[in-house]
Amino acid sequence: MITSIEEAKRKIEDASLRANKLEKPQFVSIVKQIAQFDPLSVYYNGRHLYEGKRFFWKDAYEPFYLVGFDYAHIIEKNKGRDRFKYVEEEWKRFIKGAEDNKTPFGTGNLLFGGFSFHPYQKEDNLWTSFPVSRFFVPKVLFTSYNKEAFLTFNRYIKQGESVEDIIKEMEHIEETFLASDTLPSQVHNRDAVQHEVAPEEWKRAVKHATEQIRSGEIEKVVLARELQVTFHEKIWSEYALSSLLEEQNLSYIFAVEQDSQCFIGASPERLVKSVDGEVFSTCLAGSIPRGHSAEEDEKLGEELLNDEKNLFEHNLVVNMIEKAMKETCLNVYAPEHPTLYKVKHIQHLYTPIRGKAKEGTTLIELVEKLHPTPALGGYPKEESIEVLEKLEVFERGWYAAPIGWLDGDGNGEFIVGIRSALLRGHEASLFAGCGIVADSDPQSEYEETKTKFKPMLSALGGMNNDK
Ligand SMILES: C=C(O[C@@H]1C=C(C(=O)O)C=C[C@H]1O)C(=O)O
Repeated sequence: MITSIEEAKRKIEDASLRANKLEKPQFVSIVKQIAQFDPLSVYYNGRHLYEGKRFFWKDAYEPFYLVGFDYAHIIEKNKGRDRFKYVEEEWKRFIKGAEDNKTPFGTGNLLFGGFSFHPYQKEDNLWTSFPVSRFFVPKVLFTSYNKEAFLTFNRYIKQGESVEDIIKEMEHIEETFLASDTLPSQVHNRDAVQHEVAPEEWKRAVKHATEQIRSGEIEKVVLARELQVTFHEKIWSEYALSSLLEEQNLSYIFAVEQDSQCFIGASPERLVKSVDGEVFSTCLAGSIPRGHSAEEDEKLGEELLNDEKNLFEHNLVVNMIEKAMKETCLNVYAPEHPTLYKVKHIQHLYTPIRGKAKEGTTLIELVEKLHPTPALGGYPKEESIEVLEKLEVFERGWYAAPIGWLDGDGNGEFIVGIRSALLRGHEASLFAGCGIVADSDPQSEYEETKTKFKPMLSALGGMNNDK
């Protein structure tokens, strides 16, 4: 970490000398502590310079925020089942070449990005800007963790580059991105037009799935659907983020811009986190709406905790995650019974699982092993995904897929991209799914997806008069 501008200059000068000597750009990461900032304002203030190249991340459990801009280094793959290994290897290679300096948690050369749900992407699809795996080291990164804040500049220093110009650029970014912490008032996007994509076909697919489950082919499959919403004005992700931060305080809030598209959401579901070898995963499956009163809410919660169908769905997830963790971790611990995880519109059965990574187990390996859990795909894995692919009529893209970050020491976290939407100009595609088991009823599953659309619909201002 640098403590003065002179130190930053020295670092860049050194890198510049090395670049000249080796005739190859040299990567530097400059981290400085800054005063506390409002993460959303920084995201907004960076719009004029970096629109289409921003990301936002807020942890669900801790006051930890990442706001990143532009790309200092990109690791991307357009197809293939080996995408996890590819990202892992490319990241290792990058880290080897980057200087080894300890920086505070969540700063420095950190990799952010995501995978798509399926290992391939149909060509002419919705997700034109989101390939099967895309990760990057942001050029500019603001980190806020507990009461401390940091600014990182990551970049390759080329031969003959002007150190003065680089310093000036850094000073300009720091000044303008932190200049103001007020967001202009929100444009009210009230008259949204909603279009449910093939709802009757989806209900038929649910019925079909229950028949396949009863015939013994699979035990569970998660079927999702799309809701398209068109607004009069362009949808600005900062306003949606602002509502999500206010309304979904127990969820991970994320936004990833890619050119003119933005994938955004408020996911309550951690896939896996690893810090100093301590591994944490979450089983979140089995759902019921929130009550209108405290009493009704509690009653619904009790009903969920004792509901056989939901407990069965939930336990398939617990068993799969526990098994995968036991193969990769020591001291795996899962509580015997789920508790409730309540977010604004819905409550879920929740079982956290933790363990200690075995020597050599990496975060990306854990992601590969866990994705998709039966909370997002089904059980057994391969067979249920085959069913899902036949029955779903939309392209999942990054929906329900791993999104997150990792650092050079192997620390980081991935969540699953649910309660999410893909924004493109005036239009948003929202996604929601639910676990189907033998006795699932198509109409009630349909109602459940409606509830799961609400976090994003409300954040976009498209709820109209729906409550
Ligand atoms: C698939 C989604 O949610 C998942 C399915 C759940 C269920 O079937 O009960 C609950 C939480 C999530 O694991 C979604 O929100 O789109």
